[in-house]
Amino acid sequence: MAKKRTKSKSSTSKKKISFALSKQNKIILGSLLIVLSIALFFSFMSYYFTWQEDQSLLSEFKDRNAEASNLLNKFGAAVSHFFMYKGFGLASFAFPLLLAITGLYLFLGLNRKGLISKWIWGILGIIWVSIALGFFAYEQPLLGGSIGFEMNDFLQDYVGKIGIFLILVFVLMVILVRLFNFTPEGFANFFRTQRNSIKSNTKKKTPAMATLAAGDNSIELSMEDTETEKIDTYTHKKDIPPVIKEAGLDVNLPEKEEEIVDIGLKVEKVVEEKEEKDIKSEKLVKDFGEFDPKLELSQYKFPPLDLLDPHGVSGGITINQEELEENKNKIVSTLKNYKIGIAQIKATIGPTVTLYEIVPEAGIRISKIKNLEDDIALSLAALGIRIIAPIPGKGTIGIEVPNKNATVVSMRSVIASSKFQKAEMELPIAFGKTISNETFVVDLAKMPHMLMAGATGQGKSVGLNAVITSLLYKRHPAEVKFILVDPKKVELTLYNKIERHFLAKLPDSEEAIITDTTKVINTLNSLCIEMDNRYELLKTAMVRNIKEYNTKFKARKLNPNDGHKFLPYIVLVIDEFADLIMTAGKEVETPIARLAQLARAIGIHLIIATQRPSVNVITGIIKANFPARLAFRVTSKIDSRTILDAQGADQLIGRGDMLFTQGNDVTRLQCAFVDTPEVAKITEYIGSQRAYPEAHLLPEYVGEDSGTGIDYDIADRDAMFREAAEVIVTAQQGSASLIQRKLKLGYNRAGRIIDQLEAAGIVGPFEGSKARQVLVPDIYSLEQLLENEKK
Ligand SMILES: Nc1ncnc2c1ncn2[C@@H]1O[C@H](COP(=O)(O)OP(=O)(O)OP(=O)(O)O)[C@@H](O)[C@H]1O
Repeated sequence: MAKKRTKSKSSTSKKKISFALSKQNKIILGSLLIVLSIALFFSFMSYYFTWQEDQSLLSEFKDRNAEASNLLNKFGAAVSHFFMYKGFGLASFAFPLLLAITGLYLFLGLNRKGLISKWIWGILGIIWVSIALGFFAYEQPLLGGSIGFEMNDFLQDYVGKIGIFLILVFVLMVILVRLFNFTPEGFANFFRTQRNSIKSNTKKKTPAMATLAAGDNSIELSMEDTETEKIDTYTHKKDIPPVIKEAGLDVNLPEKEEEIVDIGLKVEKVVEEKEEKDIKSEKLVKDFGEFDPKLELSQYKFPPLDLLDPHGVSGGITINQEELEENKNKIVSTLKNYKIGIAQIKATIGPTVTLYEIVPEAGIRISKIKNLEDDIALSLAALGIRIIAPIPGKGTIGIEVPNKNATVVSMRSVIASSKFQKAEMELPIAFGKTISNETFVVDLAKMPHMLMAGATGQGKSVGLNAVITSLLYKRHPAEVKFILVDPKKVELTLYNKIERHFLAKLPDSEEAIITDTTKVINTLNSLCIEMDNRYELLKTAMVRNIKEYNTKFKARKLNPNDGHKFLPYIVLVIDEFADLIMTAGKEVETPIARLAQLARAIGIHLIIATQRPSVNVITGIIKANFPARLAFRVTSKIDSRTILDAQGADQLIGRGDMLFTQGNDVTRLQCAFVDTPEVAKITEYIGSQRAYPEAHLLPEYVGEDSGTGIDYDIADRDAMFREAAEVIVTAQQGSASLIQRKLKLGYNRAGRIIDQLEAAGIVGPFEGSKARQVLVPDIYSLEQLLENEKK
């Protein structure tokens, strides 16, 4: 049957093809139209200069001796007369344009989808222009042509001059709105951005270098400015991994070749099949264009920059010369007190901290300076001093001193930076700025997972918002989906508005933002299923990662009937991970570790944030799989070591001051600041646009906790079963946490006992966040029930 069906399908498609033009014919017809359009254009142009001379000739068209002045002679004169005089006047120039476009489409074999609408809009435009010219240039009938003139006359008889004017304005509005997506806000925004760009161009840049004299020793202190390309400073060197541009090679070739070797004799057949497939997909691409995942929401507009607040920062950072001089003198004199001479000192000013780079005199031991950290901090009377001795890759020692007046790094400034705008990354994240005031952009897809820690109030939530905002500004809803876990229930709720654009959820859940531990476990397990499914798809597509897979899918080389589909990136964000580990332990840890180990190739990325970076929260297995770590200020050196494997996070100054590492280097950054109202505006903007019918659905996962139908053998019951049953019946409250508390059991064991109680008919089924119903009214009934069971 199936075969028959495919046969008949292919025969109909063949029939269809026979009606279509062959490639050669398309090229011929395309060239003809292009030549014709050029001929028309020149005829029309020259008509305006020669129409008077040629007018008498029109009746003598057949006379071979008569010669017209039009550049295309009699043909030009006649055709132009028809179009320009009898037709639409000046608007007729649109005809050669439309013909040329059609010719190009045919010539280049482009997808002809948009062509009809171009013609419809073109003809509407022609009619509008000719009537408008007939109306405004009544005295010059040649401009509007006979049709414009007559139609204008006709309309005037019925609706008068004002009526025509209003009709023209209305049709113009229709054209602007439908064709150019004109909106009053867009119009206002356009002018606002124009004004801003003019303003920013006129702003002067701060001087790049300054040299300070320092008393007798005349120590040179040079200051790097915002604009200088400071590449070699220890961690601020341009250490963002370069984007490896994929060469335009067919990535599948090596695999295909391997396959050919494996199957020996079938080589030729496979090659033939492959060619056939390639030809098919090429044909599909030619007919329908590449698959466009954004098509469903093709009208989607990315949030504009105006939604972000500049936070009062007009441009670069302000340099306080006095402060610099003072700090430098203090550093020099403190070191002098300990008999450490300095050969050179240099300062690099960042938004919140200034880095003083010292070159000590020959023969000074570096560890000596390192040990003076507290003394220098004391002499500068400042928090957050960090000494980097030596700066990796440089022969200097760095002392980071916080600025008295920190500059806020607005999200707006980092999003607007050309580094972010031009970033050719899969999932670009603009974290903020480095010490040398350079925008810091990294690719989440390359990280591939990130751990974030910081004591309360140090900027973690702002950091998470900065990550999500970066992606919202750069990616279409078809390309990335978020799974948000927010046990605190307040931090991420704003993103509810973009549920149907950007969020993913379990099929049966109402809320897309997960606040409940059980749901987190189910979601993580469902993500593991998604991961396995995706690996299966990658395997059948014979590609190594999601990027190759999607490229192949877009090139129509993968058949959706075989289960292939465009795969969006999935970013799982967990705020307050400590809370989850405390309540669910291994049940959360195991799937997270699995995802972290395996999910990089298939586009699932995890971002985990925690207030308490202690070893029982960030366990070895989790740490090993999260190479990218981000630390805001933490309370102790131990916490800093746990998160970064280095100290320093305890010496940060808070308010978005952070250390980022992706392996060896630790970079000090100032996190971009995005406030809640800004996030609200962005989500509102996205949320008000047309969305998918529902959130992206994850595969279904039936959690163990749903419990129904689990038949526990009496002999397999937990040793604490009876006690637990008594606790539940006495309290008349069927919750696992009650058993946990009263009997001092772990979450998992309590959960298992609840399942056993359900199987025994003592409590009712799982009811989400509510406690289960207790089906036994008192202890006496319970004893009877258990006795009966034994019989
Ligand atoms: N990058 C930043 N620039 C300037 N100020 C910041 C920055 N990040 C945070 N702040 C300030 O610190 C405050 C607290 O930040 P945030 O809410 O992100 O802390 P948190 O670590 O998430 O705290 P909690 O864990 O209690 O939720 C913010 O309201 C803001 O005033």
